[in-house]
Amino acid sequence: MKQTRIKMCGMTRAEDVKSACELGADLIGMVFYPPSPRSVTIEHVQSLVSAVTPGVSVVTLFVNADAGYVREVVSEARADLIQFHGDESHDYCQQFGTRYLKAIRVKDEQQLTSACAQHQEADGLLLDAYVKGQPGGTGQAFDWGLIPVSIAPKLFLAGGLAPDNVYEAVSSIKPYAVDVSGGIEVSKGVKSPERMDAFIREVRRADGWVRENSS
Ligand SMILES: O=C(O)c1ccccc1NCC(=O)[C@H](O)[C@H](O)COP(=O)(O)O
Repeated sequence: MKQTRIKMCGMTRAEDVKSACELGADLIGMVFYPPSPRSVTIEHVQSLVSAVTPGVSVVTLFVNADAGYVREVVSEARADLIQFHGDESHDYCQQFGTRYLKAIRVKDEQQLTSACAQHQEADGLLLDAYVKGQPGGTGQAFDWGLIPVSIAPKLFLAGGLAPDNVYEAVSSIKPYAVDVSGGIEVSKGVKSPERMDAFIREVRRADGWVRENSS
C-alpha cells in the first residue's frame, strides 16, 4: 500500500516534535534562518532532537547560510537530511556529504524545469510557492499543474498544505512526500496536535489506508 511520507516543518517546541512523531510524521524539520519567526538556535536544537522518536528523520533547514554554520548545526542535530531553501547552487549543496532536499520556489514552467535539471542530484526536490521577499513558510500554494510528472519519485510537495487540501494534493499529484508548516499551526512556530492529527489522517485517507464511505 502507498505511504506518502509526511514532513512537518518549522518545529520550535519539544512537545510539538513529540506529538508529531507519536501521530505518525516521518520527518521533522527545524528552521535555522534567524529572520524567520520559526527559527531555532543551535543551543536549542538538542532539546528538540531528543524529542524525535527513533525512525523519524531530522531535517535541518537553511537559507543561503554560511557553510561552517551548516556543518556545526548538522553535527549538533545529528541531522539525517539538510533542506536548502535559498538560492544555493548544486556544488554548494553537495559539499556537506549529507543527503539533502533542495527547495525550489515555483515561478513558472521554464524556471521550474531549469531548476529541476540543475538540482537533479538532490535526494529530494521540495517544491514551494514563490512569494517575493519571503523564502518559505508562506502558507501559499502554487499551481500544481506545473509539476513535471518525471520528478514524482523525489517530489516533496509544499506550500499552503493543510488538513483541508492535502487529500486533493496527494490524490492528484501522488508525491513522494508532503511538507507542511503553517497549515498545522495555531500561531507561527506553535503547532496544534489536532491539526497535525487531521493532516496525517487526510494523507492516509488519500493513500487508501482508510476505506471510503460508499454511501
Ligand atoms: O518557516 C519559515 O519561516 C521558513 C523561512 C524561510 C525558509 C523556509 C521556511 N519554512 C519552510 C517550510 O516550513 C516549508 O518547508 C514550506 O515552506 C511550506 O510552508 P507552509 O506553506 O507554511 O506549509
